[in-house]
Amino acid sequence: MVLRCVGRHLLTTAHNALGRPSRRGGAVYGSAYAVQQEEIRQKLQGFPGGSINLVKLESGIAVMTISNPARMNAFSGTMMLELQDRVSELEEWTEGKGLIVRGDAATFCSGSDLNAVQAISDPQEGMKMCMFMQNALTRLLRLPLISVALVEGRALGGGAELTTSCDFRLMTVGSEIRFVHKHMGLVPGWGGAARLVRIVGSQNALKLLAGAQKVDPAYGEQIGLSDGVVGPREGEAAEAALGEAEQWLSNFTRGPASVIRAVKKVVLSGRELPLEDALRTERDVFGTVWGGPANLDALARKSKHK
Ligand SMILES: CC[C@H](C(=O)O)C(=O)SCCNC(=O)CCNC(=O)[C@H](O)C(C)(C)COP(=O)(O)OP(=O)(O)OC[C@H]1O[C@@H](n2cnc3c(N)ncnc32)[C@H](O)[C@@H]1OP(=O)(O)O
Repeated sequence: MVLRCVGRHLLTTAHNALGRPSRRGGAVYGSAYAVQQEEIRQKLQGFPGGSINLVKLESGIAVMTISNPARMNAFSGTMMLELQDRVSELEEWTEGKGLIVRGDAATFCSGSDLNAVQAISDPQEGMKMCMFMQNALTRLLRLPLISVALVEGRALGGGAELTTSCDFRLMTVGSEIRFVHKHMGLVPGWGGAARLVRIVGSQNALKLLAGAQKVDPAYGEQIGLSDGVVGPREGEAAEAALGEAEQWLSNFTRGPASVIRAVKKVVLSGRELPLEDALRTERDVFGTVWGGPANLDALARKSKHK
């Protein structure tokens, strides 16, 4: 058992990337939020449709598919609940190294289901839904997996926000990411604005949010929102994009899960924690790999890095 102080948190158990208890440890709101969460869970149950599907591959990469094709993969209430369940499942997947988040039927996600949104127009309820999705997407980003959003077709509103809860974004030719919130009389509420600023900087984030600008693959790469373009190219099946995304991601997930997960943890703590806390977390994560099987094996092989 580890016993140490990280920031204001005294830890006595296994930890996630931020040095917090690993089970549900990536959540952004604390226990006082539990009652509200139960209320919103019940409300969300009333808006069914679609599903969030998860497939874990032998390679250590999982594919999570947002599926509600009749509504361009918009998030129904039950899909929000399923998202949380799938994230919980991934938190328990100790052999995992990578994650691809994609949409069904060659499009990414058109945000919240507008039918549900209309029925939850009371500001208090809207805030509870927003907290629910902030929690789910923050836990998604904090998974000890290297994650990539594969954007085919459109990522609109909440769908654009979802792309920012992955470490990377890959876009197919003709796809677009668009924070349409302003045109809906809104601002992002799923944590998308906070994450966007960290990805593209405040100047670009302001342009994307205040202008509700379309981001195509070229513009996406220019501002650092997209990390590359993938198929399908002329004559290729739609599934080619997923194959390419897997190939791209495997460049970063090759090797033992313990090391890949450790890499994600140190980068995440560097991104999110004050320097002193990040340094402590880095030290602790370093302690989990130093003298470990992969380290001893590399030393025995006298690895060279030409
Ligand atoms: C802003 C943030 C907010 C939040 O919760 O935080 C949201 O995310 S609100 C949702 C933001 N998204 C939208 O406003 C998307 C609105 N829809 C569109 O702009 C278009 O439907 C588009 C561009 C996605 C697709 O256009 P296209 O011409 O290719 O197809 P259709 O319009 O015929 O769409 C097919 C079918 O899908 C239904 N649809 C699409 N998006 C949604 C959605 N977000 N909620 C519910 N339903 C959606 C659309 O109504 C069509 O259904 P049909 O029964 O055929 O009318």
